[in-house]
Amino acid sequence: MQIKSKKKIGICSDHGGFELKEKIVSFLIRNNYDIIDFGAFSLDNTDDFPDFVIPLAKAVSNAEVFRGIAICGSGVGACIAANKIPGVRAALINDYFSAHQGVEDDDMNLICLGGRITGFASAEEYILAFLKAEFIGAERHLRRLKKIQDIEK
Ligand SMILES: O=P(O)(O)OC[C@H]1O[C@@H](O)[C@H](O)[C@@H]1O
Repeated sequence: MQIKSKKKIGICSDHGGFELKEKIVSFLIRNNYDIIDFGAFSLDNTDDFPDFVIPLAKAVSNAEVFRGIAICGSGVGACIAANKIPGVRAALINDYFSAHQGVEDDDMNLICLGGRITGFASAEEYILAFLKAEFIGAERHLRRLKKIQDIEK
């Protein structure tokens, strides 16, 4: 496994999340994050979120990036696709508490946002909470995580 800087973050969107992604990329760069953008790179209303989410999820899984952010229209499709990749623990985030608690208790490593649901100010809050949170790793957390990892083998 590669050594990963906690500042190295992957991001992607389809057309439903494109506008929000562009704002978030600028926001993260301003906050000294090192961003790998997995597309989309232009607004194309016929593109398909798995084409961007799967490469991002693989980069999270193989530690090319520390954590990932995937944005589609609702965040639902992105979440379904991302969780197909072993080692990815993705969740659709629509509140501040889950943005950090999902990492603290469940070691979430990829968040999904809805570009048609979540405004930029809320997205900023959720993303910073997600990126700054750390897995607590208590015995019960590790026990639950192992039960998930066991079915990925
Ligand atoms: O713009 P259309 O194609 O109608 O809807 C795409 C959105 O529908 C869901 O699958 C995803 O959230 C995606 O962003």
